[in-house]
Amino acid sequence: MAEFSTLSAALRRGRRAVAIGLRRRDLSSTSSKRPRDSELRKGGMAQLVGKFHRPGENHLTEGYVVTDKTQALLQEHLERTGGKAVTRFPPEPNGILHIGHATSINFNFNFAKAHKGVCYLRYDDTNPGKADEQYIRQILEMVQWLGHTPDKVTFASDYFPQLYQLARRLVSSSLAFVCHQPPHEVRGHHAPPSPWRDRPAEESLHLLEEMRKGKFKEGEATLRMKMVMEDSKVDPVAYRVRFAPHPRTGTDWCIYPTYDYAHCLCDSLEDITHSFCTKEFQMKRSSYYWLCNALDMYCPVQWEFGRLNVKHAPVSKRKIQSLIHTGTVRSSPPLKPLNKGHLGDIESVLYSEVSPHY
Ligand SMILES: NC(=O)CC[C@H](N)C(=O)O
Repeated sequence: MAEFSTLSAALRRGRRAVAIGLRRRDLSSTSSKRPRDSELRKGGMAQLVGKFHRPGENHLTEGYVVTDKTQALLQEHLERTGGKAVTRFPPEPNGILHIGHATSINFNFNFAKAHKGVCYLRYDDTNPGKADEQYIRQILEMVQWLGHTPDKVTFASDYFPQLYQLARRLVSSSLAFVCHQPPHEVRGHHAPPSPWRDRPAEESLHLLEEMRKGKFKEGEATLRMKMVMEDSKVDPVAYRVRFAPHPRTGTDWCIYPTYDYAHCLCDSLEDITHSFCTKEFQMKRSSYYWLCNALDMYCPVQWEFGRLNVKHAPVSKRKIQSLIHTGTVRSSPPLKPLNKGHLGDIESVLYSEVSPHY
């Protein structure tokens, strides 16, 4: 039991740990100031109520990008939501959840609850080879075990047809193009500029359709957005060719949207008010805002919080997965360490008879 005390304590402190790690963006100066660390350290959701923008007041948040369409889009968004806070927990169903996810789950659901809003569970299933039914089921169980009931369960794949139509719109406005640079050439931050960047929109539109019909092999064509990301990555990929069957859409598609393309648009389509994510997504914020604005769509506010780390327990899907593959731990419940050490996955906590409630 002692070995889980760190985990259970971390779980009990979940909300507070998230609160301490919260950082409001500091890109530009508009009205809102970020909460002081001393305020955050007092912890608890109650203290945080009122520290974030109110639904519909996205433009008052530091760093939010305002266009001439923003006011009208925010107005329509408020009419659709009735002014409620709308959050989502958006895991990729490619592994078991760890204790870090518990903070994100608690934060998203508790924030919505404290504001009399709603919170969705949205599976970010844009990687066909990796998404798995087993994880889809386990993730819902973990969310329920933590005491939450999603107001809706959705999948990024629910939006594949809409996302494709939006990609066509982006191409028609010359804001995206079909590129044939091989993946190894585009990787990293110093990729040579694409020679296909300025090809006519009609040509890209036709080639995108060819991509969708399966006329290109994997790696032969991508759809790229004409923008520079915060970390200076140029023209991030929006769609790539993958011939792997998808657990929900089967073989309907052979092109799949990337995180950079799909995440903000799914948030927008679901009228998310506060898009909470961990710090490593901060560099994605510029493409998030750029894309919603490029398509004249409602743009949620992205807020980042610090990742929860626990000493002496792996808190990473990838590391936990490799412990399972190397036989260090069993993959079926109870997922307990066979050797010394402990796992940061939520099931380990579940089967150690720790209560999620405090
Ligand atoms: N913005 C986000 O929080 C993205 C989460 C991402 N789908 C993940 O599983 O890590």
